[in-house]
Amino acid sequence: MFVHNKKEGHHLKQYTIPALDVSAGVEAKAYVDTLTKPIGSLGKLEEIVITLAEIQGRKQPSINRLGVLVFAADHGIVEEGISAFPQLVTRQMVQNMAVGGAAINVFSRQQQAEFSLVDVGVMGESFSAPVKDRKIRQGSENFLRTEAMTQEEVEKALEIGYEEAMALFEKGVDFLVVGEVGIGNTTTSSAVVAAITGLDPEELVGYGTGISSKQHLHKITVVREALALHQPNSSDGYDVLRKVGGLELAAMVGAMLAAASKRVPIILDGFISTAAACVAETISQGATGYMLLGHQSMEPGHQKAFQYLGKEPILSLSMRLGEGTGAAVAFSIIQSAVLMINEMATFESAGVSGKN
Ligand SMILES: Cc1cc2ncn([C@H]3O[C@H](COP(=O)(O)O)[C@@H](O)[C@H]3O)c2cc1C
Ligand SMILES: O=C(O)c1cccnc1
Repeated sequence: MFVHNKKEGHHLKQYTIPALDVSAGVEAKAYVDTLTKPIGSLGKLEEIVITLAEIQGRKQPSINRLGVLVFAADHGIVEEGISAFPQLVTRQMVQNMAVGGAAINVFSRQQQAEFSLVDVGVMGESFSAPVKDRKIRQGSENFLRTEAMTQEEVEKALEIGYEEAMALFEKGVDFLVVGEVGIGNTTTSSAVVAAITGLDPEELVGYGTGISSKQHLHKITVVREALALHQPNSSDGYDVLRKVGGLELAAMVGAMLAAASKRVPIILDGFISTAAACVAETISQGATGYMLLGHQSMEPGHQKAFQYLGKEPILSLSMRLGEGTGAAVAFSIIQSAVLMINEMATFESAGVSGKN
């Protein structure tokens, strides 16, 4: 569906999110209470399965296949010295992921996931297969000087994210992790989350890949000055992405909106992923209802961002990598929850006596 966007004078794609199926959640809860265990004794596993029932619209949620969709892009803001690693590492990590050597490859294999790696904006030449070449441009602009990208580029990135997620759904994927790689993207995510939540960058900016405390102070200043320069509109995700976003972040938003529109559960990962979720919610309200939070990252802004979204992490393993790794690891727990509701006996079927 397309609607007229008065400000830009053209048609902006509308991503329609269905309402959660609250009654399926109620049915799931009632059924979980008939299983052979004291009521509530499987704790968060019970909460997870009820949320999945609401998302999928059925009492007994199921999982066919996990998809892990990773977007890669570079960030002009690296010119400001905000990362511990050189920009070239984005490219090198894409090559590493293409041959299966990154952490996300390991966990994707463990989960028998369908893995897809998409270049939407890495510096340099296009990659060959299995990397999908959907390069929009080579890196975003340095947003301390100028807007990160154009409105057209933001829309294109969202559409690519949407299409790449849909391509996975056509292959039987019905559960999604949206990951990323892009040196500098914790700075970009800090700016995006600060723009949307209104929180002070000081509360959000962390050490990313491992910068010094001096660099950390500088990183806070960079984010603060960028926000003062652009004054993004907190309720307009397109405006935020255009001014202080990143190409992979925008593609992640598109993939998340595709999943939510198809009632496919999304497992959020760390700071970058949760920043994308914040943007998705401003574009299509209700999108975050389709998201579970895999883990709590060590990046301080992550906690602020997921609290803003009203989410609670499944795991807390002191991870701070990104790529989708925390989400992929959390998938095991989600599988346990789904097996529980599908395979446990009820008090009645097993002939077990209920509570006195
Ligand atoms: C070898 C390596 C592998 C990674 N995999 C994910 N990231 C993560 O770290 C980067 C963001 O941190 P910052 O904002 O400090 O640059 C992104 O590439 C993110 O995916 C990595 C970083 C490195 C160095
Ligand atoms: O939380 C994350 O996703 C994260 C943290 C540090 C570096 N890259 C990603």
